[in-house]
Order: sequence, then C-alpha cells, then structure tokens
Amino acid sequence: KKKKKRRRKKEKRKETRPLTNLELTSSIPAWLQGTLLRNGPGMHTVGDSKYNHWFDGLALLHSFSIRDGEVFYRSKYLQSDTYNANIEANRIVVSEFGTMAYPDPCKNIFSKAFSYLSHTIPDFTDNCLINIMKCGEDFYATTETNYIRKIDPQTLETLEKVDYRKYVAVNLATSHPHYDEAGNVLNMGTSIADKGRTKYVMFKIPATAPGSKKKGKNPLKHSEVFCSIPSRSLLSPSYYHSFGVTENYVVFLEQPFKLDILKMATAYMRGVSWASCMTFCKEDKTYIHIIDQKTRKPVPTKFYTDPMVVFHHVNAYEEDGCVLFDVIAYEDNSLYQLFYLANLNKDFEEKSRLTSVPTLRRFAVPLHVDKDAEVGSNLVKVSSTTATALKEKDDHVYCQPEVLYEGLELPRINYAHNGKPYRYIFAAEVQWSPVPTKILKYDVLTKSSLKWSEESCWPAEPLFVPTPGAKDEDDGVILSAIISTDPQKLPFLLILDAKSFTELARASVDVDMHLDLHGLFIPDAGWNAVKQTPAKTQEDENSDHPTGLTAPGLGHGENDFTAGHGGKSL
Ligand SMILES: CC1=C(/C=C/C(C)=C/C=C/C(C)=C/C=O)C(C)(C)CCC1
Ligand SMILES: [Fe+2]
Repeated sequence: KKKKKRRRKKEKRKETRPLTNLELTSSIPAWLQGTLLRNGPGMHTVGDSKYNHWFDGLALLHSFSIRDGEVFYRSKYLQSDTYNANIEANRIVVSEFGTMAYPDPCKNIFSKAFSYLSHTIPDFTDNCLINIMKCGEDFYATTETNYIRKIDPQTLETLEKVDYRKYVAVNLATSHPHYDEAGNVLNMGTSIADKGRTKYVMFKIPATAPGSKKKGKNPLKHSEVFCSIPSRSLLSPSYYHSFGVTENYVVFLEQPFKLDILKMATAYMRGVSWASCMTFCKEDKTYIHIIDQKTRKPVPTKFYTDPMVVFHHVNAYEEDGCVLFDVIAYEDNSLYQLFYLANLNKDFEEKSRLTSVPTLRRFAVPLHVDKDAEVGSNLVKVSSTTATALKEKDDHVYCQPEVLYEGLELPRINYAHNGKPYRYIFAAEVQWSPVPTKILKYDVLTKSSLKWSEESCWPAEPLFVPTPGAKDEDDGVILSAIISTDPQKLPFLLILDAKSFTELARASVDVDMHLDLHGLFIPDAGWNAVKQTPAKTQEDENSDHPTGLTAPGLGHGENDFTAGHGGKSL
C-alpha cells in the first residue's frame, strides 16, 4: 500500500501546478489574451509495462495561459478510466492503438469497461490523447474511438466520459472535427457494429441545445446524422484521420488504408494490437466522396485517384465549378510504422527514415460532369491549378493532383478561411524523419515559403491566432510549444508574427515538456477582463519543489519525445 501511495505521489509530481512569470524574451502583443490548450501522449510506461507505439501514450494535457503580458503554464494527465485502471493495476491493462493489453484478473475493474462491441470487439480506450474539441460551451479531449472526455479548460481537470454511441451510431470518430461560423460541430465516424451495413456517418452537434440559450444543456443530446455513406467493403472500412469541408460540400477520402473487422474481432484472442488489423492495399484506389450539404447526399459521379494515405486535410474550397482540396499525402503507411517506440531509439533522427515524404497535394473535382464530354478529356477548367480530372467511361473520373510542396505535416490555417479560398498554410517541416525541425509558412499563391528554426529545437504544430479585427489572412501570431534536444535549453512557448515569421516573444518553462499533437486557442471573453490569477491547485503536492517542475513521460534518454533539460526533472 505504501509503495502504491509513493508511486501515486510520484505520478502527481509529474504534473505542474500553475507557474507564473515564465521567462519572457520580449513583450507579448497586448491583444493576445487567452489559453493555448494542447493534448498529446505523455506517459509510455506504467509500472514495468511499456506501450509499443508513441500514439499509445497516456494523454497529457497542457496549457499556456496568456494574460496581460504574462504566461502561466500547467499540465495534467487526463484522468481517463484507462489512466485510472492502469495506475490502479500498476501496469497497462487497457489496449491502445499499438498495444494489446489484458485486464487485471484480480480486480473487477473491467466489469464495466469490458463490454462487447457486436459481441466480438472489446470496449475501446478512453485515453483521449489526440486533440481538443469545442462543443457548445464545453471542451473535450478526443481520440478516434467512440469516447471523448470532457475537461475543464482552465484547471485541466477531467470531467465526464461521453460515449458518442449514446447519440449517434458510430464506433470510431475523428479527432479533427470541423466547425461552422455558428460553432456547430461537424464530424465523421464509422459504424462497424452492424456488420451487414458498415458505413461512414457524418454527424452534426449543434453549438447550443435547440430551444434553450441556457448554459449547462448538453448539445450532444441534439446530435443528428447528416449523411451516411456505405463502405465499399463491409468487412474493411477505410481508416481516416480527418476530412475537408467547403461552403457547400464535404470531402471524404475512402483510402486504401483499411481496418480489417475480422482481424479486429479476433485481435484480443490472438493477442495482437489494433494497429496490426490495419492494411494498406497498394493495389486499390482512393475514392473521393463529395457530399452536397444541401441535399445531404454524395455527388453520384465516381471520383477516384491513385492509392495514398492521408492523415491531414489542410483546406478545401469551391472555384469555377470545382471542389478544390489540399491534403498532406503519403505513398504508404510508413508513418505509423516509424512511431513504434522500438524504432524511436537514441539514433532516432539518423536511423528513422520515412519511406515516403509527406507531400502537399491539391486535387480538383469537377462538380458537374458533362455526360457528352469525351473519354480522356480533362474536366477541370480552373486556371489556378494543374490538377486534372479525366473523364472515363461509366461515370468514373480519374483525378490527378498538383504537388505543391514536399516535406510538411501538422498543417494549420487561419480557420476563418476554412472552406474558402485561402493563401497560407502553417505547418511543421518534416523531411525523411518524422520529427519536425522547422516551422513553415507556405503561400499557395506564390508557392514561396518562410521558415523558423533554431539549433536543437523540435517545434510542435504551429497554431494561428488572428489579431482582433484582422483584415489580412496572415494578420496574427503563430503559437508553438518548442522542445529542445539540448539539455541546457528550456522548452518554450514561441510567438511568431504570422506575416513576417519573425519572433515576437518566447516564454521559457522550467519543466520537462512532451512533444504534443494538436490543440486550440481559447481567446479570453473580454480583452480588459479582470486580471485572473490561476488557482494553485497542485501546490501541496509540489510543495517540496518550489518551481513545480514537470517530468511527463519517461524522462531523459527514453523514447517518448520528452526533450528534457539536464538535472531538472523530478
Ligand atoms: C485505439 C484505437 C484506434 C486508435 C488510433 C489512434 C490513437 C490513432 C492516432 C493517430 C494519429 C495521432 C495520427 C497523426 O497523424 C483505431 C485505430 C482508430 C481503431 C481501434 C482502436
Ligand atoms: Fe491529427
């Protein structure tokens, strides 16, 4: 018992209490007030057991609150059922993407959690480590299963566990929803429970519960299915990580990177991970579904392109009768392969090489296909792109993209331009190694770029925050959490001027920060709001350590992307 207590205390100490007055290099723009809230895998070892894949790690939330020129930092593990069950058992007892685990036989912890999906697939994890979703007034940590976890964006406390299945029939859902101008959420999920009718389900969650402007109502209860698309193959639906929207359409790629439901149904018995149930069928095509938001039906033409693997859609818009969409595409699924912790060894940067560089590809899909157009003719009449769409017989159209840029991932845009013509992509530059070393601003119009980099620095996804009342698309700042491989260098929040890509300020944090995945910025309601001092929630746990240091994950020298700084971790 004593040992357990000690261990728990140690876990707690990996989290920070709010820190004030982070070291700033220069002043932060006065208008920049709010919280940068981010998510990512933070712990890859529980007791003596280790996860196999970087995407398995227990979710660690962290935030930078910027108020009146000061920056406050805090981090906290998501207290998911998965986290609690693992900590309680002192080993990994819940399966993640790359790790199959078994419940603790001595405990009854799984009596509730271990329900069966379609009587074959065990309940999925609620370790929501990928992104943060805003849903009405609420914020949720998200992953790709049917579970999301409500969180308090200020204290990072974990609140309710929400099962999407209570509201819409999905077993999987993306961690990259879209938002319309009113704040309604549009997301896509896959329904595999009903084996005979495997389908992709597009659903909407309203920003406010209809008929009530009162806070506290759960908008999820009012989720509605917007459209569903039958899967081409009932036993192997495609895997997808995101999708695109324009003002009137939705872009969904049914790619040849697939989930094998039969393999998934027997994975638990066979002791293999979910990841091993995913196959890239390089002989197959990538089908492009364009859904009309007015009719809520897919455009009937069968658009397709060559096999590829896409995780991130960048943006999509309509121009001259076409839907144009930009994605980051790979030739194969080697990205997932690289993130196995066994591959993330000490010589990681030298040894780990992607077999395909992520490329920015622009596709053009003609909305109205002339039945009389000649077979072989290009149906794209847009002058801004060299992408083509060749008419074939039987209502098929073969799309070939224009390759715009090579070596980028984690794309973000000024979200006010989502679904509309746009010019700038902010991303992490990655070449043959999956670790980003530069932040990139790519101008899709002039095809030129600006970059930020610094010796030994690994940047996170760059997030764009517009200046209030901004007119230009790039009028704002870029926020990115930077970690360093140099033990002498502290991790820091970097603030760049989005136009010139010059540094405006940085706030160094004396913690062991983890490399995160995705997040969002929550602007403060009023710029002149009363000065808020975050509550010192973790003070007593950390009182033996006045600076409230964080050592998420494994610490130095272990393979979890934690770039520590010498001697400071707990
Ligand atoms: C647990 C689980 C899954 C988890 C997938 C995850 C966690 C994917 C993360 C992807 C990322 C971070 C991509 C970045 O580009 C699946 C395969 C959906 C299916 C079944 C259960
Ligand atoms: Fe993502």
